[in-house]
Amino acid sequence: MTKVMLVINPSSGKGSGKEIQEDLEEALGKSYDEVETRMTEGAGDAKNWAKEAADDQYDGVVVVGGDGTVNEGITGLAEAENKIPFGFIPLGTANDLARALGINLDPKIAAKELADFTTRKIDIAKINDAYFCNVAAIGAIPSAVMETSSEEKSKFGFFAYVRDSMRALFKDKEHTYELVFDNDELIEISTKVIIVALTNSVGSVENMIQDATPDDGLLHVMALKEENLLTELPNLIHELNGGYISEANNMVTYNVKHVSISVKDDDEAEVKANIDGEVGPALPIDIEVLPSFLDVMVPNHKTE
Ligand SMILES: Nc1ncnc2c1ncn2[C@@H]1O[C@H](COP(=O)(O)OP(=O)(O)OP(=O)(O)O)[C@@H](O)[C@H]1O
Repeated sequence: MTKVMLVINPSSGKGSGKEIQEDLEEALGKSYDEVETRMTEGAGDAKNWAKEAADDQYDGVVVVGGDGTVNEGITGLAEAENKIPFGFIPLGTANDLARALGINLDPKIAAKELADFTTRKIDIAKINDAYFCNVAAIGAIPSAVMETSSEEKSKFGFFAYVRDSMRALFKDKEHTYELVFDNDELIEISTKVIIVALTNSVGSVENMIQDATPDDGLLHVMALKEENLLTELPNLIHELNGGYISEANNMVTYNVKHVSISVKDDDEAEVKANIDGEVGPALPIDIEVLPSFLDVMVPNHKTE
């Protein structure tokens, strides 16, 4: 007798989770004898239930929601004693993990595709006492994105992020940060944004980081050097259109297993990391990759 827990956030993605409930229950019914569906009521439910599913030896947990809900599901599994397969249907704004894994961005199609799946190991990362599966971002731009309200995200989608990021880029002051890589190499950098990513796709830009794959066992650390942002902007836009952002002239990139980051120029500054699009821990932060930690359900057959 196998059973899977299906956790739906009814508030994510303009409430589209409920619309795919039946299709998803039917699809999961092909692999599991029992599908137990739960609707979240607020913050923490997805995390607690994913942990409960693992601890109570369910045979899988599938989460339906935006990046925040997916992060909660993964966090619950990371905190559990047992390991069980994790599936998700993306209803968010950026959906970077889905992009990196080739999970369909149309929730209806993604739900149907889960009728026949295999599991694939992916890396996640631990940041202080929290976890992320896609990206930790530090600086004025991520702060602006954190402040983008849910209503605006629903209304304007990705453009709300772009608008707020642009505002931050030109308005806010940068900090000098100290980064220590793999407890060995140390750099200082003055910047408005540092990104620590696990996959190629960040902020729904799929060509953000060259060669980053979900199971390469590496953290991809990127920072924007800002000697002259206005003259460098065309270069960045060029990379957005064709190449990889990580290869742009004004980007420094490092591939490491561990990084600690602190604010160097202002002891009083409260700089918070944004993890998978939600507010995360304040600096100083310590990030380590947990290689191949999670078994993720990916469809065997993809609809074009
Ligand atoms: N029943 C509910 N009603 C309202 N809010 C809920 C409910 N269940 C969970 N939540 C909240 O939803 C938040 C997570 O939303 P999530 O990020 O998944 O969706 P989103 O905002 O649509 O997506 P994204 O952040 O990717 O744009 C959590 O902070 C949690 O507090």
